[in-house]
Amino acid sequence: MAFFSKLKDRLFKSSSKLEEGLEAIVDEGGEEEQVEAPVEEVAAQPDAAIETVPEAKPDVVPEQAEEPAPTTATGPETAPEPEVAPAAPNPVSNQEPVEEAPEKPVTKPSLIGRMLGRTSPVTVTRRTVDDDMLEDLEDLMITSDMGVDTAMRVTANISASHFGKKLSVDEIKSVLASEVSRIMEPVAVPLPIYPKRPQVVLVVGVNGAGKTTTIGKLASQFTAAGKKVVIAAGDTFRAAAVEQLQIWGERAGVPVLTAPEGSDPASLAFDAMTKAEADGADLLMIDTAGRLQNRADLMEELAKIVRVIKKKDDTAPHNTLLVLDATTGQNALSQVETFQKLADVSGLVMTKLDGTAKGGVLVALADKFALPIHAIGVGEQIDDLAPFDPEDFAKALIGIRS
Ligand SMILES: Nc1nc2c(ncn2[C@@H]2O[C@H](COP(=O)(O)OP(=O)(O)OP(=O)(O)O)[C@@H](O)[C@H]2O)c(=O)[nH]1
Repeated sequence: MAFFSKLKDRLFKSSSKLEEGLEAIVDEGGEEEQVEAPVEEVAAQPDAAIETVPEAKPDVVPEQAEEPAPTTATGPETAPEPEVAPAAPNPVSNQEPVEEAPEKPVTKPSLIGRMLGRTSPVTVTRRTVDDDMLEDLEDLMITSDMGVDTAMRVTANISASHFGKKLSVDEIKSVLASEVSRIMEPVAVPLPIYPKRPQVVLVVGVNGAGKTTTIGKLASQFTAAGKKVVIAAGDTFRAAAVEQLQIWGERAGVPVLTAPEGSDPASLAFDAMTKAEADGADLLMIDTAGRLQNRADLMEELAKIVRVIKKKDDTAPHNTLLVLDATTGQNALSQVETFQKLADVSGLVMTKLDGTAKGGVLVALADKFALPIHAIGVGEQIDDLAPFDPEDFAKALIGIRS
């Protein structure tokens, strides 16, 4: 299954919520129309002109994601220019094992049918884009966690381009998807890789957001891409967090530096820098605590880690990744605000987009903060992290099947 199908599969909660809402909106004030559709759409009817052919099996070659272009846009000002070529991580490989396609027969019109342009009338419900309809659409976007400002802006755009026109559910979906895609396009930026070694990636976020899992997934994918990685288990206050990181380190085949419970994370970060330098590591990923209950302490802790790292390399940390949990919905917005005050956040990773009806929050985040979204998590497995693709995301969110 290609990653896009997997994403669509897993974002089903968001898309089904939006789909149901759109169907209700169109049904409410829409009118049925008869349109001529190609005859294949009425395949259920036995027809001598329709032949049954087996569906094509997927390619035997596993799908490979296009390597995202590296960008300088997100690099810290003091950081060296990112490498131009193989740099970019494909921190996130899209290789998927090929699955057997079911032998499902599909129908297509015969040559004669096609030559004759054979069509059949089908009923489509369309609703006129008017103020009521736009209001319903705006409400639906708000309840889908896209945020009030974003919903208003998208509605205004749809009004400007489609007011007075009649649209079916599929047509609205396509308009919405291109609006969402347009908002997301500028923030779809892969994690930049710098020639500086070690590149220090500080990972921040509240407890349970998925920091450890994301570090493990990134470490594994960077290692697979030939990069040498070291991990520092900077949440020294939670033994369980350290253990979990060690498990991920083992899975990824990457050393994990730990320190005794309750010890100073900054001192661990310093030791980790020393080891990463000595090992000639390309990347050092530092996990941090996420206790927001005591914001002042956390702020001091993060500031101290940064101070100490800078003693070794004054351009570090080169990336400060904020990991957000999609299931928290609108709360993700306040987490960004908080962490921007605590640390110099350079980019986002959104986890747990699988199985949540709150995937729309990513649109609100992009619209409000314009922070780069480097990757998204759609599961707990090592390969369930993908580069952020705005078009695929928009289609998956809105429930466009192709
Ligand atoms: N479904 C799903 N679960 C995820 C994803 N990312 C992380 N998780 C799960 O979320 C839970 C918390 O993840 P952690 O990586 O431990 O989160 P953390 O931010 O390191 O949390 P602390 O260790 O408490 O600081 C774990 O059960 C993970 O398996 C994802 O993309 N999808």
